[in-house]
Amino acid sequence: MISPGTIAQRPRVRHLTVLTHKVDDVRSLLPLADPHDPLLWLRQGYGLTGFGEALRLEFSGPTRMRDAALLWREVAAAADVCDEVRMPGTGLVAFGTFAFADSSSKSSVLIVPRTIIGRRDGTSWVTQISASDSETEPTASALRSTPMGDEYRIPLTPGAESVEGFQAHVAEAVEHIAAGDVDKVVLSRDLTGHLPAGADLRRVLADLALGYPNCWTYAVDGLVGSSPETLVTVSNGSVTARVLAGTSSRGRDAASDHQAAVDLVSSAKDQDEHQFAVQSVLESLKPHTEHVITSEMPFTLKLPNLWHLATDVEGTLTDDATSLDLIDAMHPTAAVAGAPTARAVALIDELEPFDRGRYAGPVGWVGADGDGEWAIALRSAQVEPNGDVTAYAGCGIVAESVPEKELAETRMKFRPILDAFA
Ligand SMILES: C=C(O[C@H]1C=CC=C(C(=O)O)[C@@H]1O)C(=O)O
Repeated sequence: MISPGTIAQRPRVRHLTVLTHKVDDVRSLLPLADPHDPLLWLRQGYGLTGFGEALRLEFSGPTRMRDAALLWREVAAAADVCDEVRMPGTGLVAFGTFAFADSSSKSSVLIVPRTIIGRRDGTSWVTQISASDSETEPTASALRSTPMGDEYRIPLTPGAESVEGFQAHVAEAVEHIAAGDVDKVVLSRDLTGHLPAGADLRRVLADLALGYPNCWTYAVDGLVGSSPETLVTVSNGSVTARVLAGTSSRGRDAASDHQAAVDLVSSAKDQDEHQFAVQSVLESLKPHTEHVITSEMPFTLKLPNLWHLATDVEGTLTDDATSLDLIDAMHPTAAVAGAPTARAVALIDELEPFDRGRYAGPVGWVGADGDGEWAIALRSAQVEPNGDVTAYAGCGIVAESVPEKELAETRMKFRPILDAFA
């Protein structure tokens, strides 16, 4: 059992040797991923896949992200990196996934794979990473895809939270908001299922990547999903984020679809819900950035399953914060917790009958210089080594929220995962 507030496993910082070299266009990263324990970060055909573990660092408790940021600096400083490509995602990289709650029993991890294959802007590369006591895999075998395993479909059914329980908790949350305890709280529910032994997780990832090409398709330590929400990217001193909050269904035809988007932009309820999320991101970035600009008005982001209200944020770093420092500063935003943060988190703890695990926590990657790309782990499912699957979806609850509508919204948000698994 990992005790809260500690770095669960603090190895002496291993000296990693890292070699990145260019290869011919790999075209598709997904078939190269590990079928059973994939490491993947993919959007519009570009991204990273990794296999093996040169280093695994686990964290827990309230300081899990700060601890990760500190330890990663040490790991990066001790690494010997030879990188002939020098692009975002080349050289030393760790994939990461962090638990939502300070009290979560689920560990947060940074995994440095033994081999990473990357593709960005038409360039492909292989990175091989070895600790002093391990062998590297030959490049040719890393670039060989294995055939896709058998097809499977599994039912996902309500887990610890029933649909009635969810609606009752939404009604309770609205009462708390009316009483002035909190302005907004994000409540979620869970679905559970079980995968057959030996299931090839690339099938799920392929469905997610094909169905939601503009989202981040990710797989880290059994957490798989397709997130539309960029928590933060850091690249050469530039910081970006995409804040999402406020949702509506897609219309059945072009006219009703357009109307759904217009109604979403003009909905005071959704605009309120959205502004809490934007403000929380701006507040947490303030100490680390300058020249921060946002889209003037929230815009409508069209996904295959729904519309979201979206705001893009861009700024310039003013200190030496890494992407891990920034996720520590930003998590949890009001898009996944609520506002004010501490009271919303306490209410989630009181009303949700489960540990969120890594759902709604940061998922992404960090490089040796601290640059990285992190999404919020939405539209996700955690696959355990024994095949148990738990998926989550939630909604921002504000004063005007209606339980039946919020339930319908969770159904829309479960769609990517349901289509991929069930
Ligand atoms: C909490 C989730 O979505 C968040 C992100 C976008 C829109 C949201 C909303 O409209 O409630 C949520 O804030 C989820 O997908 O589980």
